Amino acid sequence: MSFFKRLKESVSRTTDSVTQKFRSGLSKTSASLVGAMDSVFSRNRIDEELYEELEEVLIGADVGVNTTLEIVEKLRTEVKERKLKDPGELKSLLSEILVGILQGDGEDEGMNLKEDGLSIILIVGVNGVGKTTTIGKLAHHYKEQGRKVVLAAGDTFRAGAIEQLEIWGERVGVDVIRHQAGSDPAAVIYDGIQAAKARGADILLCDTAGRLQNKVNLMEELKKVHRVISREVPEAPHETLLVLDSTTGQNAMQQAKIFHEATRITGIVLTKMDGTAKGGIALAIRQELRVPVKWVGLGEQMDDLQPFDGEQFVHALFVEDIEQETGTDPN
Ligand SMILES: Nc1nc2c(ncn2[C@@H]2O[C@H](COP(=O)(O)OP(=O)(O)OP(=O)(O)O)[C@@H](O)[C@H]2O)c(=O)[nH]1
Repeated sequence: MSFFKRLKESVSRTTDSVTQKFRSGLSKTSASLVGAMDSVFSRNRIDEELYEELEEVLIGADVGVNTTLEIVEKLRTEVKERKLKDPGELKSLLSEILVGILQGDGEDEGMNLKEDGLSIILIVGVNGVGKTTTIGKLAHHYKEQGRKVVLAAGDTFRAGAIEQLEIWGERVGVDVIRHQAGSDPAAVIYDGIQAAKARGADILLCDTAGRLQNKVNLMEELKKVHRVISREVPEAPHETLLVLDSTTGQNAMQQAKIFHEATRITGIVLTKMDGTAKGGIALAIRQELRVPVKWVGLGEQMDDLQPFDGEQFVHALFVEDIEQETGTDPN
């Protein structure tokens, strides 16, 4: 059975609305990537020029140079082993390789939250990447699941950030613990933990400031917040999610490296995937940082945050070809 067929069957086991969200959210990347790949895979034979053209397409989609070279190397090896001759067969093989990269070893993919008792999620990232919106969306997601959620406004550097979080709190219908602008973020987080415990919350989402201009301060602040959290709740934070704006491409990679040095990141949230044709950044992040992408932002609305799924992602990119090969109606 071809990989496309298996992928189609696997994706069809999830709900249509999720598949639809991935498809429409990733339509810009899909349109540009698939168009460019069609020219690669409609070449007459599998040769050096084909591989070079494919490298250009992948790098152009922000897959990153190292990850692109690894992908193309894997493709070469598989082509030899499977003795493929027809360039038309490469798309299914390529999608198989991409799913393999996105799934990694598969061990750390989901959110590591407790069944009972308070789970703490620390959210880090620079200003403007969609941090506050992501916290609002996550709060909505978990509230929909029937969990009690509290937010802690730990980005005390800007008054605007606190107010924005309060607006999201009202919109979603969850409590927000805040102090005045300029106060100690660790003190806000401490109060957030006490409030979450007193109110019997399941999940505390902690916002933090993200000023990269001063790396030493950033590290110190994050370390202090971390200390307070793990002192108050053993094994916490259960997740430290780094929010990255996918439209900023390799800049996002740089940010990821700096935050990774400052604190242990357990997952990535890639926002604004709907606004970019360069969604290949998800592959670069997974491969080069060895940190799983756990969520993707596919729009501005409350329910436009989806748990990341490598198969859904690749399916959304190649859906037209999958339908053609498996011979069924996309809907
Ligand atoms: N299209 C789209 N827009 C998004 C997404 N996530 C966030 N945004 C928008 O990005 C802008 C910035 O988001 P914020 O949540 O304010 O960013 P922030 O990182 O909290 O920034 P500060 O509050 O300034 O620190 C807002 O206009 C959001 O609506 C997404 O997944 N898709």
